[in-house]
Amino acid sequence: MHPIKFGTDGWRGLIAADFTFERLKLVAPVAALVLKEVYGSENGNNQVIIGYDRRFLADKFARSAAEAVQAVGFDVLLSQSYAPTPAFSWAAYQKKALGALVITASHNPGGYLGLKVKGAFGGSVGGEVTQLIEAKIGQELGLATPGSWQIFDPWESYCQALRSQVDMAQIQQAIAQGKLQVFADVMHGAAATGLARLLGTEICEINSNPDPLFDGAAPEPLPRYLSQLCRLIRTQKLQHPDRLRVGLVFDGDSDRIAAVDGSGNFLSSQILIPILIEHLALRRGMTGEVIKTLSASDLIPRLASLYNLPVYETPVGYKYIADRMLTTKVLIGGEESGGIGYGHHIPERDALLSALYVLEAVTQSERDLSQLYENLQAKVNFISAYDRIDLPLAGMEVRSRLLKLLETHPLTEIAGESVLSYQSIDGYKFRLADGSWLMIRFSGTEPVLRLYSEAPNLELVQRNLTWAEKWANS
Ligand SMILES: O=P(O)(O)OC[C@H]1O[C@H](O)[C@H](O)[C@@H](O)[C@@H]1O
Repeated sequence: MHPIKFGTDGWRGLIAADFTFERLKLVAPVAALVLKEVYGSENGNNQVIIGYDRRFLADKFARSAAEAVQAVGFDVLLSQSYAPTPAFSWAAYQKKALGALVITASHNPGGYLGLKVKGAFGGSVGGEVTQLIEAKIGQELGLATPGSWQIFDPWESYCQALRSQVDMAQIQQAIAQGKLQVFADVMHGAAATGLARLLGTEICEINSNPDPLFDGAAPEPLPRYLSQLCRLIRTQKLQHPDRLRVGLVFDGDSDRIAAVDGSGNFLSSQILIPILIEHLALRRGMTGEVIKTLSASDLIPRLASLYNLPVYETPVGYKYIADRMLTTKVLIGGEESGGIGYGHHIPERDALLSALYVLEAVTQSERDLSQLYENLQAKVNFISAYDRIDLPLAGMEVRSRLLKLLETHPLTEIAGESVLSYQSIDGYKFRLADGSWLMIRFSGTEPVLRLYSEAPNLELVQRNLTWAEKWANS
């Protein structure tokens, strides 16, 4: 059994081995007590939100966590159904609760479950808070009078909040008039029914049924899992070539997003973030800082500069973006792995809100997503091709060996190109003479080495990645 440790976002474990009812009953009340210690507020609110996704036994785990939290004196607000993680972050913020405990393993494979801890401000708590939780696990909790118990609907207020940010009527009209076809792959996860609830109309949603095994894959918005959606959109293109089509993809707990264009091509958040920046700045006239993680596209600062928006760069991890949102006026913050959030909402990634903005951008511009992307690349005179590979690690010693190598023998040449400069705030990001970059970084959530590259064309991206793969295996 692995020790209870919080990673990049929450504590995750294999169901029945690491993530058990007994262990959750130990962790949940401690998390609630720490939330009170950190956010226990002036208003004396003693409420803790308990939510869950659609994983195996997630509802039962949530009930069990709720009972343990109530027993140590908290007023429990237990969700009546699964919902996106950001809906629970929203509930914590909107109800002025101490925070939310969400039973979810996000995009991990079906064998996993986990616990994400959200603070009163409506986002993931920082490392200092999860360290406090870890340190207190197993300590005597003392006696308390059990708090109250209420069941709540997490969808209603969340959907209302999202609708208020977007021109819903325009999107609804485009759908009703048959100009826009909306497709969603919810990957059997917590976004299921989300777009229909928001739009008040049926859309073409696939993989809506709960499947704790996720078709033997993982609910992660990566091209290898999305061939069904891409095929479906291609077929529809043949039948209705004149319509606008958008495919939206949500991870297991609906905090990450990706998309598919009207011709069935996958679009990662490296493409969506620039499209969203342009939409918010140009069509909505909004301002504020643009936050990107180190691995996010170079197109982002170029576009930000076109619209006079300041840019701030962080290590990988949405927590860094959320931290910044708490102190600065932020327009948008986005990560390469699909997490995108907005300063005018809560400091949390929210895939459904991003989906609505994507639909709004397509409806208002009457352009396909890929056309929007091509236009904005032309505007800033920068062509971006991007890819990432994840190499499984044979063991932790490989990690130490490669890290040592990078430290002691800084790379001066990559795939025959000289290295102009490098950043090492999170892994190593090398800028090469031909304008491309390669980033070598160990994941903080899984035992893999991530290799990222962006260049003016895919051949150069592949050249950099192949070189890095060989280097890592040498
Ligand atoms: O690359 P990793 O360290 O595995 O992190 C990948 C992702 O993990 C979690 O989902 C975090 O919340 C994200 O912010 C992060 O981007």
